[in-house]
Amino acid sequence: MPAHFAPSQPLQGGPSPSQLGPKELLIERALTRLRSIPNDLEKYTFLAGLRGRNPDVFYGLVGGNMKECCPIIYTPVIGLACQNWSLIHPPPPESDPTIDALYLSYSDLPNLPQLIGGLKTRLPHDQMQISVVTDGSRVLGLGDLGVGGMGISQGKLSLYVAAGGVNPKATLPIAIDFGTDNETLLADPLYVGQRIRRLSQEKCLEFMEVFMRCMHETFPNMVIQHEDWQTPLAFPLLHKNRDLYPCFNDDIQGTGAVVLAGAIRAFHLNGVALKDQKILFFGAGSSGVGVAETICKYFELQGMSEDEAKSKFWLVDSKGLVAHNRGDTLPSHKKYLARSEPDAPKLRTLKEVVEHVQPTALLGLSTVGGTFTKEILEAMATYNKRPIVFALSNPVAQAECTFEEAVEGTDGRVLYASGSPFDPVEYKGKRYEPGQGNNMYIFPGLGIGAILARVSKIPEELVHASAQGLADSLTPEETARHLLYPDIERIREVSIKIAVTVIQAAQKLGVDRNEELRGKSSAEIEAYVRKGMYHPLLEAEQQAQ
Ligand SMILES: NC(=O)C1=CN([C@@H]2O[C@H](COP(=O)(O)OP(=O)(O)OC[C@H]3O[C@@H](n4cnc5c(N)ncnc54)[C@H](OP(=O)(O)O)[C@@H]3O)[C@@H](O)[C@H]2O)C=CC1
Ligand SMILES: CC(=O)C(=O)O
Ligand SMILES: [Mg+2]
Repeated sequence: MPAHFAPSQPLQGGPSPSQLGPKELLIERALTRLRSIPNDLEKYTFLAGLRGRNPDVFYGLVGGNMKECCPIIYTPVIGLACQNWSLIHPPPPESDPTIDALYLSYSDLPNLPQLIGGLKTRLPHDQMQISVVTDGSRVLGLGDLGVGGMGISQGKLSLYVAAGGVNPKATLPIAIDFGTDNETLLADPLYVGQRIRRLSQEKCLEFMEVFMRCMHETFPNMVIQHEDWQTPLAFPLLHKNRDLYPCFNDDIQGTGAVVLAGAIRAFHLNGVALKDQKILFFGAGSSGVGVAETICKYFELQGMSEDEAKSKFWLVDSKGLVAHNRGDTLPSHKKYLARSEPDAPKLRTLKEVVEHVQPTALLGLSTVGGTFTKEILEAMATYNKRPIVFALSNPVAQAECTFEEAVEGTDGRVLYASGSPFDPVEYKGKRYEPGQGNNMYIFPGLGIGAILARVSKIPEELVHASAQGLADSLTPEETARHLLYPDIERIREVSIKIAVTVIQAAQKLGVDRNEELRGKSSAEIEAYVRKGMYHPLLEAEQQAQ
């Protein structure tokens, strides 16, 4: 554990109060208080309040206790917070100069240049480094939560600070209110967003074009992360902006990278040659397609032809196996990996596709909990010595299967990861540990690397570099335990490793703008990253940023 973080033990049995500095003492008090709160949502509101009142204490607490705090400030409890947003976290008054949360709506379009330009003087830090922007149209696997999506923007930024060492004052969470199609919110007089139906795709993209331009003009070095946009907007936003600005889509690219890193480990552990892997995706939305295309590209980088790489993938959506001969018009994001054989079978259910393909890996990004049934898990165990099963939908109730179900259904042979955390499982006298395949392992490192390299854009190679950095970050001890991902308590160290890999990839591609870092060795870049990070237990004047 890095020395600057708080002890993760409660005060009882830990250092005595006289041994603790003033911040450490506040952290221990907050931790003790947190543990006394019986209800998850109340724990969330306590931590959110602490973040607002005393960021150093909040980040000291979270950074020293990731395993305990992440499930509260992030998935799964953040989902509950987003669902209850109007009650727990109304927007700050217009006059609030600190802007812990920026809400915009379509009616702001004519004034966006002044509104965003004016942020430079209103925000507490004139060098804003990162913003997470959502329209709340697909929050985790919970659907359209309107401006409740603000919880996700704030949650991701909290991890940028705790795991990636970004200065909290340099982060800006944004929720854009384009209306909502959530009937419960539309009927709720207490809903804090506009009770109107979602605007057309054209209007949203029109707004976003001006928004992205104004953000970049105001904060030219800022990295912008698009988060939890529904698939029909997520892909156009990525394609329109990725060559213009330092931005990325976390659900498409961050998830692509984290799952690729876990898959590289799993392909090694299942002992099947890459050319013999057969990967079945249950869910062909922004994240399913984002992950499938990232792994496909990796296969090409490993020497396969494009056609050979594509032949290793099968996608299933709500209509069944995605194939060009299916008879419906496929949306553009599904076309690249749709099965192209003229006689591709018309299979409707996941079970039929599993039996037909006999995959080595089954990955769920469907939003539908419990869909990897006992029968499907047993089938995976029949086809494979070490079946790969990733139940990646969030939060917990949306996971395609639990870790326990996966262990039991495969008689303990599964290589498993989930999007939200599960506890280890005891089965037939043996202890099994799950992996957490969540983009939280990627975006803090990718983001701080992109910020410190001052990239002009984030090409796909940087996303692949972040996956490689993550795959290489396991300790020999974690590797020996057959883990797919490193211990979450080490996430700062992992993010540093990813940041170095990303900076070097940016330099190789010539998209870096930080001349100070050019020609530096890996060790020198790593020292620069460490120095550039925010440390909650240092005093303000000791911080490099
Ligand atoms: N672990 C992680 O780090 C991440 C996890 N996720 C999770 O991935 C999930 C999906 O996100 P996203 O891709 O944006 O969502 P989308 O809604 O865009 O995609 C969902 C996909 O699942 C399909 N689907 C839905 N219901 C069924 C069903 N009953 N049977 C078969 N297929 C079905 C949809 O089919 P159709 O296309 O026909 O509508 C669609 O292809 C979410 O739960 C999210 O939390 C996302 C990002 C990161
Ligand atoms: C983790 C994440 O980004 C999602 O579930 O949408
Ligand atoms: Mg997301």
